[in-house]
Amino acid sequence: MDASINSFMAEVKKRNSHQPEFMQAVQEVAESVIPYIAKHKIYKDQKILERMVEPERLISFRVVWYDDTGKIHVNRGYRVQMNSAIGPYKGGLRFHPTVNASILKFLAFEQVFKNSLTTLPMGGGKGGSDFDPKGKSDNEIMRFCQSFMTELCRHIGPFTDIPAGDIGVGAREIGFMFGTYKKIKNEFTGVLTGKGLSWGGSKIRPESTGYGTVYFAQSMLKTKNDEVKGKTVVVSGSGNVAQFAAEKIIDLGGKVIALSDSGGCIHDSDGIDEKKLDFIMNLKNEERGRISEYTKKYPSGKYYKGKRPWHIKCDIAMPCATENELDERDAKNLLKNGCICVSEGANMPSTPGAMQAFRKAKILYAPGKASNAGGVSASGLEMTQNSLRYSWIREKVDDRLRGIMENIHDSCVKYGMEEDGYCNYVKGANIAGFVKVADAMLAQGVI
Ligand SMILES: NC(=O)C1=CN([C@@H]2O[C@H](COP(=O)(O)OP(=O)(O)OC[C@H]3O[C@@H](n4cnc5c(N)ncnc54)[C@H](OP(=O)(O)O)[C@@H]3O)[C@@H](O)[C@H]2O)C=CC1
Ligand SMILES: O=C(O)CCC(=O)C(=O)O
Repeated sequence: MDASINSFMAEVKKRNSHQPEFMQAVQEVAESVIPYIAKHKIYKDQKILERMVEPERLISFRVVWYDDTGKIHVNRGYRVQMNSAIGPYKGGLRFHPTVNASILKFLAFEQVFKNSLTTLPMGGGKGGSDFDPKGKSDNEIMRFCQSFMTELCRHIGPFTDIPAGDIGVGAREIGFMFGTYKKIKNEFTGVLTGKGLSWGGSKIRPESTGYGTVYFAQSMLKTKNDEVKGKTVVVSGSGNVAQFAAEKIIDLGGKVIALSDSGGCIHDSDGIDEKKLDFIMNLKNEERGRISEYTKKYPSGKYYKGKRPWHIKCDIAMPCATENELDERDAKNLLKNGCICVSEGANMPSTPGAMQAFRKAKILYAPGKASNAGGVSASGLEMTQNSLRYSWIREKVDDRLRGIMENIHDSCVKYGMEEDGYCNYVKGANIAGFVKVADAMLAQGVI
């Protein structure tokens, strides 16, 4: 590896060696961006990348709440305000027991590049808590969200930092947090995105990450004169992103044959059609049940306890659950089974070994920061509508989303096309995302 990448990473490691996910995200960007910086000396002289890996601010706070039996619980809340060069901090909140500073710094760092790729004026941030929403009552969730926002509200605002959802944070949690913010600040502003449609939300925001990931796959396939129609697709996860990725695939004539959750995966070789997907959406969003329950309702489905779905033969793979959920062995399995396209709905779902295997095989492979940018793009459109005090129709938001995803695809091609005609979407996304933020940082001086 390039000596300048090694020496850069050695410096990053001195401060962050105990944060493996953050180091992994930085390493991937450094490998793409440092060779580019070598040809554009101003970025090197002004230490732009060195500045970008240090959060502008990292807030950590205590969150105390009562459960339904009256017992007191203490959790830790965070907001990582990574980079505000091109706009206010923007990025989701994650409630999951694995949340820590490393996970949130990696997510916030990715968000900076992703938000830049959207072409909308949004900086990058991420936050959340090690709170586990699983098995909690609605009242417990509400009390937790109220306590979390009681502190977070001091650090955010519609012109400062605008959080949204992520793992464990959906419409219900956004509602409880918005209510608390409004009460404390006595103002009705677009301080969160992913709001309900009757109180400032945007049409298509719930669908946008999943739909966008499929739109990105469509753009990649188009470069090979190919399409989603008729393709067999394996999707991991069964939450917000996975559900709407599956919905769009079905809509475009693809066949979704697998979904998963943290307990295991289901394989239905007959295909998960609209009706079966409705069952899954109700199971996950209303009943808050487990994906294993699918097989009781649909015996055509097989459940693989504790397994990820990457052993299942498919044309297209869409990892839509979590980071590092697809390793080198999984990637080799997918390749061996003829997979031609991987479009990531999750953030950093493929390990470095898996990414390398995809690139080596020269299949169509899109990193999450490009292919899942539809979610934050629709959030940006929600902010625009809030500023206008107006609400666009579904078709208009969907058209904009589609246009943004096509643009992101083209930016990746611009910076990622290699001499042999292979498009390295990872390199393309990293450089395209970097340039816009770097130029804004140069213009704003050494601060
Ligand atoms: N929501 C959004 O708009 C955006 C989300 N993303 C990314 O997409 C991914 C999914 O987010 P989202 O759908 O919103 O979250 P949800 O909470 O709605 O769903 C998450 C899904 O992933 C599964 N999952 C979570 N952790 C693990 C794990 N350790 N191993 C296996 N499965 C796991 C969950 O299973 P279980 O229910 O068992 O926990 C669930 O099926 C994340 O990487 C997120 O950062 C990216 C861009 C925007
Ligand atoms: O909509 C947003 O602001 C953030 C979405 C998000 O968290 C992500 O893109 O990973």
